[in-house]
Amino acid sequence: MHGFEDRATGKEHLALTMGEFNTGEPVLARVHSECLTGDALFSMRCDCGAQLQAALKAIAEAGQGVLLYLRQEGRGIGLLNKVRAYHLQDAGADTVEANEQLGFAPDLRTYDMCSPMLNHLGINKLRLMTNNPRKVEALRQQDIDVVERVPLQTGQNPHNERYLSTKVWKLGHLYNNA
Ligand SMILES: Nc1nc2c(ncn2[C@@H]2O[C@H](COP(=O)(O)OP(=O)(O)OP(=O)(O)O)[C@@H](O)[C@H]2O)c(=O)[nH]1
Ligand SMILES: [Zn+2]
Repeated sequence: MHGFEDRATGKEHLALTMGEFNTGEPVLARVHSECLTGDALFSMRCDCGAQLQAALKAIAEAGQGVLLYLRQEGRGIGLLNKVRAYHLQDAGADTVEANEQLGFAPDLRTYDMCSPMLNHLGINKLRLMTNNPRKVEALRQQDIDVVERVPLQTGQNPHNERYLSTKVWKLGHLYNNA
């Protein structure tokens, strides 16, 4: 486990690694945004906890890989604002509309911290587990070589149906059966 301090934001990010990394070989990777409710409290409103588990399992099975755990709770709006957004969603808004009603853009995340974190670990090529093409693009713009996007479709349940379809229709996520 490696800890990083993001001087721009004061946030503390984490990297969990397994195995050795050889220069030039792609590494199975998950760039995961913090979701306290999904990752730690088993919330069924989203798919984060299931994705985190599935990614760690895939890395364990491969015997090699990296998880970057980024402290960008609530797509960057923070935990308490996410709770406010949940109240608006309970009153009918979708995830994007709820953010907008609170005065935020739909997704405030940045991925600037990934390049220094990966450089420190000696990793320069990724097989990235994600359904989010904007995440792939953001990493590529920092000269991180994402050689493959590995879909990470898991954790669907009756409570997150609308959340998942909003990701597909409004945020551009790639999902086969939404
Ligand atoms: N603002 C807001 N953030 C949410 C909501 N539900 C989950 N999140 C946050 O969304 C982030 C995860 O983003 P997602 O859009 O689910 O997935 P992604 O990281 O873009 O894409 P994947 O790599 O495919 O998981 C985490 O930081 C969660 O805390 C919500 O209703 N509102
Ligand atoms: Zn979540």
